Amino acid sequence: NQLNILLYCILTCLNVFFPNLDFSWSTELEQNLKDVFQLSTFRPLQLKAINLSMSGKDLFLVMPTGRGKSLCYQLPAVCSEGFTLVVTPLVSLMEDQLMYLKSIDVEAVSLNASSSKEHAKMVLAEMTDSKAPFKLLYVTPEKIAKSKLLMSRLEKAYNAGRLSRIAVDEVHCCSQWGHDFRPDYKLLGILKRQFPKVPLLGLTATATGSVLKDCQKILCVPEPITLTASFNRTNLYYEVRLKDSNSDDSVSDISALIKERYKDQSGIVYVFSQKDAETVSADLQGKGVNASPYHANMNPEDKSQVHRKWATNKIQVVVATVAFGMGIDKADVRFVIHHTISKSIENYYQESGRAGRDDKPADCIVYFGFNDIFRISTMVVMENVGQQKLLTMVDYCQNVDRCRRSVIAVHFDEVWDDEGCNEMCDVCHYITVDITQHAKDVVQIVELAGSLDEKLTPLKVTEAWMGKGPAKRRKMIQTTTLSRLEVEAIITSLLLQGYLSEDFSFTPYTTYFYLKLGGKAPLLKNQSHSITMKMRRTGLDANTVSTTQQTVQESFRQEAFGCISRD
Ligand SMILES: Nc1ncnc2c1ncn2[C@H]1C[C@H](O)[C@@H](COP(=O)(O)OP(=O)(O)OP(=O)(O)O)O1
Repeated sequence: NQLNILLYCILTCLNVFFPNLDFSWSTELEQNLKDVFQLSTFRPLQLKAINLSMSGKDLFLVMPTGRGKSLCYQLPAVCSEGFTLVVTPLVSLMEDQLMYLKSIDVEAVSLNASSSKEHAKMVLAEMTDSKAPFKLLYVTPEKIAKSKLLMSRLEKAYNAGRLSRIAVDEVHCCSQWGHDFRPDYKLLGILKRQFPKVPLLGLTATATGSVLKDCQKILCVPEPITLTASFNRTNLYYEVRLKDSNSDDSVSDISALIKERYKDQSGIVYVFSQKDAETVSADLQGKGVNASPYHANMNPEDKSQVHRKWATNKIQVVVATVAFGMGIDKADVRFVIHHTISKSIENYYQESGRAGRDDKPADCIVYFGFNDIFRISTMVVMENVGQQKLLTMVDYCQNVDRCRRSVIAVHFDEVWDDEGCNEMCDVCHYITVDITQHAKDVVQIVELAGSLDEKLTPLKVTEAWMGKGPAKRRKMIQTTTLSRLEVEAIITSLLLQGYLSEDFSFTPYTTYFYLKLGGKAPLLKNQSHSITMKMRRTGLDANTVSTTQQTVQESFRQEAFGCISRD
């Protein structure tokens, strides 16, 4: 008997690592892939994940958005006895999946807060009925947490051998360290504790190693296998454009891009707030772009109408907050433009990743503005590690010395070298500038304010340095002739490098962001200490860098700095 088990394990391992070898279920899988799902081949890692799950292993599958995670539990569900329990965070996601499964004749049902009593009764009864036709049961985590009746039915189904698999979609929602923590996910450990023999499949597009470790603990999965597909979306071109807070012409820039570079092509413009969704959309419409707003505060019919019209190319561009997210599955999105930076790299990767799902080239452009940093900063002030994550996004935008892909890769514990980028990002050539004297000037302004018992917002520091403060104060500091954009870039760099740091202050109505001296500020007293910063490249071709940027960058290069070296 032990020999049999050993042989079984060896064969399983062989088959897992050589997914072409035949399992007892392989023929049926292939058949259903073609006949039911109408797909001809598996995408990378799909077959491996399915074989592991079919052999009863617990598995975390980390795969970029749109690469086909759902097939990894839908196909096994069709090829197994009983049903698969799928935990999904949003009812809209659930409905999309049910619609899709219905269209390919796979029986699936759902239970959520809006299910009618009759429907719930029927589903609960069918769970233990061996003749029940459904292969997938979709539930929200709230249902698991709150419905004792559901748990008792699941237990009966488990004892009758009808609960074949558990899939936890968006599994990163379990962890507070993930970007989308949902309290009810914390209670899902009950599933593995009550049904230890049922294989669990956790799916996510965004979890880092530490988030997955946390999910493993929360879900009580003893030793899951983790499969991670590469996150390098080689068809996506990454670019950062500067937003001038003095005269923000980003909307004109965006409308020019849409009308010229992306003429008749589908895309998304992400904005910071519901108000921005309305105003940016109206501005774009005013400039002749076929755009519509989308945000959480719209009524459900309007939202689904915008979504439907966009999906069928009746609207070219959706100007949306992040509420336009989960469940967006349009293959031919050619551009995702961020009018304002995302609150973390993980969020940015996910949002921009809605471009190019059909594997054809698509652009991901973010507009980076100095003031936006502080708008978002006060928004995420209550979040664990919110500031830290925001600064990684700022670093991505401010960064000009590493390929954008390599900056993203770090966040997914991957290494993508410049070759993996294949010049599909705007950072290729750069210049290094010495900002030591500038840093001393800025630090002196902040120091002076401190000695006068004053606090300075980033705006006040900017203006003081540019000589716009009170006349008396101007005499006490070294002002600059640099442009506002240059001044903002240097202050941001000093914040990122630790010469300045953030100092929050709360009032009953709002949260203020002030600048104070950072841990590295004292180093500037040392004569031999120098600081450099890299500067974004000047336009290699007129198509990739806007006119405003070229002018600013030229002046930045020629006038601002005595010491310029080219790498
Ligand atoms: N093997 C395949 N061959 C061709 N298309 C496939 C294959 N597998 C899946 N797809 C298609 C089906 C969908 O239209 C699209 C995205 O699949 P889906 O399962 O929704 O992605 P996902 O779950 O990884 O994305 P998200 O993270 O956005 O939910 O890919």
